[in-house]
Amino acid sequence: MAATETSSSPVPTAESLVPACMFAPDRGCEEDVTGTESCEDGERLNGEAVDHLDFTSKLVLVSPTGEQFDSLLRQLRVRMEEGCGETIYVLGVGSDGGDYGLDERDMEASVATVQSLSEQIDADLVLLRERSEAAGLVRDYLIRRRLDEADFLEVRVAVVGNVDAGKSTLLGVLTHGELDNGRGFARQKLFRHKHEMESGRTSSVGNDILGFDREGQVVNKPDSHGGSLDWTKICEKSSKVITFIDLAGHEKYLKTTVFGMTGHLPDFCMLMVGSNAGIVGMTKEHLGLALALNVPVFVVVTKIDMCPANILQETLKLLQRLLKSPGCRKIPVLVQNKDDVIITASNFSSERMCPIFQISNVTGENMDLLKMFLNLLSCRTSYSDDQPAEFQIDDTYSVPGVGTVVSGTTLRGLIRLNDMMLLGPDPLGNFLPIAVKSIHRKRMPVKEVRGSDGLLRPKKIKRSSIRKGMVMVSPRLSPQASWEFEAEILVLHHPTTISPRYQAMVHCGSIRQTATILSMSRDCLRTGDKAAVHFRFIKTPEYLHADQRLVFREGRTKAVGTITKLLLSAGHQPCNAKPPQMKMQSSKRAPLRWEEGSAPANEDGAQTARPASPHLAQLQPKSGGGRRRGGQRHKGKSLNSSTATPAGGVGGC
Ligand SMILES: Nc1nc2c(ncn2[C@@H]2O[C@H](COP(=O)(O)OP(=O)(O)OP(=O)(O)O)[C@@H](O)[C@H]2O)c(=O)[nH]1
Repeated sequence: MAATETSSSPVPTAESLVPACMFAPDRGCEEDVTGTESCEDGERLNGEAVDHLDFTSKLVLVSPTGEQFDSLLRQLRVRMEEGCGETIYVLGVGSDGGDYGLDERDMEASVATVQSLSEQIDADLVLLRERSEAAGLVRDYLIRRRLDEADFLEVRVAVVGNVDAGKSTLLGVLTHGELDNGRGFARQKLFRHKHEMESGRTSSVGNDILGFDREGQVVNKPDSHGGSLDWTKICEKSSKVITFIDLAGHEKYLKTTVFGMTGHLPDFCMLMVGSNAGIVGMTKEHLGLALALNVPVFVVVTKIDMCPANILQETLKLLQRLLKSPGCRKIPVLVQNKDDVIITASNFSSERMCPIFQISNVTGENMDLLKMFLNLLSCRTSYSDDQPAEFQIDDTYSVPGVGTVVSGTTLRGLIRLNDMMLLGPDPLGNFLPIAVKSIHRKRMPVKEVRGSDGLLRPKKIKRSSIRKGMVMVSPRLSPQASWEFEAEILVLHHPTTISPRYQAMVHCGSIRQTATILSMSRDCLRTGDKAAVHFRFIKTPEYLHADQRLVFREGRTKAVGTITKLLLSAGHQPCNAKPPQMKMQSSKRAPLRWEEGSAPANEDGAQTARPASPHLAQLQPKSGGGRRRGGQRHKGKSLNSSTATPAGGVGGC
């Protein structure tokens, strides 16, 4: 049973949730998945369709006619599309009476039908669980699209939570398959900087991957010398890869954490809470950020091995209260067994459900449930190759013998080798035509990339003319840059009042730039106020979309909102009258070596740098720790062979 003990709202139970995702997904007549059945009044009473195929019957798969099989196939295709290449099928449960279960013969026949359906769409069928109900057996199957050897389904999970919640430790345990010792053993494999090793604190955005094969087994196998992971091998063996975006828990790195959440486009957010510490520090801040960006959240309560039972109960109680509060409006569901995992995973995209796991990184308790859940999460965005391509840049690199490389995420469409794209906007709002000379996905050289983070090598361009927040887009989009835009914002916190000319940092995708409020629909704004606000960037124009979510913050001031209107004004000068700031990074930094099949390491002067591959982890730039052009000290940037760990990403602040 997935119900929480203290929940006052009706928490979904195993029986009430599973059938909902079965053959009668909650579709009205307007959404006729079969495409053939008409939907005239009365014709679908009790799930009875026009061709007399009752999708909600538990016997629907036992012996379908050819026509019915086609209807089932069409329905499965729609569900696979909705699940971005996978779906969970339940056999033996229907809405027709509730006496769940099939006898052995009917079950065998149903399985054979689902197998044929899966073959038709080139998908694998994996049994997740079997249970006995009043009238016989009920089985849950995972149907997942079969992809080429080099391809896999990908889900991005942002990992947030207060300092010491056990974020890096959990990722170390999950990706390296070795339990922690409670004194920081597992996280050592993930740290990217000497200062992180010394302080035990994550300061930058890291990427770690966890691969699952067709059977749902973890494929990560660290090599025996040094314990590093071979991303290429993992990706080759995986049918699904979870990319973790490991974020910093300390308040002083909040800017980087916000950038990780907005710029790395997570599908889901894993909020970690130390059971002994409870809801402290940045926990609420990070939860609020995920909610503001509409990213579904699941919670992992760690350290249950060392937490007294009464403290654990108190933490769970507070957590549930927080999740159910008017600001969150979530339905907390404690995950205690495999049934709960399947129910929560198949209903998670609803965004309202919030599964809670209780784990120990030291004893490994409940780790199997968390892994199973991760394997069942489906990507939230479907990508169409026909859409014009859009790639959002979140970092830049200089690679000797190769040139400038950019990392980022393909938001839309498909990017192929040698595609001509438009890179921009530059400080004048212009976009430069540029060809893509190489593509890497998860450190693997590939010929095309879609819906994934990747590295692109644009042809012949100086690194200094590219900055985070720029995009590479298809010329079909005729991109335009905006100095100014309007947004509907909600002020989450401000100590006094916000009025025109107020300046704060706007985070929007990988854009991170100070903007000034030019005007707003109210005289002034206080905590809790909503308003239409007219913003203007202070340094450069940016490439924006209407409907994009944004976070507006400065110190403890926080506002969230949605862009409603772009005011195109290319050619305007920055309003701070300073010359446009093209160079986001010092050009004095030492170049790093590019190796085939590996990603280059960033060495961002303004942000904390870290190597992006095991090979690069051993490289040492000449300029690490030196004084930057602006006189700022280069904090913790040295990529020391003894300190660097195999992970990639962008920096801290
Ligand atoms: N006993 C016990 N200790 C744990 C567990 N998980 C993590 N730890 C310990 O808690 C400490 C902090 O863990 P980290 O993984 O560094 O925490 P973090 O959330 O990544 O912290 P930041 O990187 O600073 O945000 C380490 O010493 C871990 O060994 C657990 O489940 N049980």
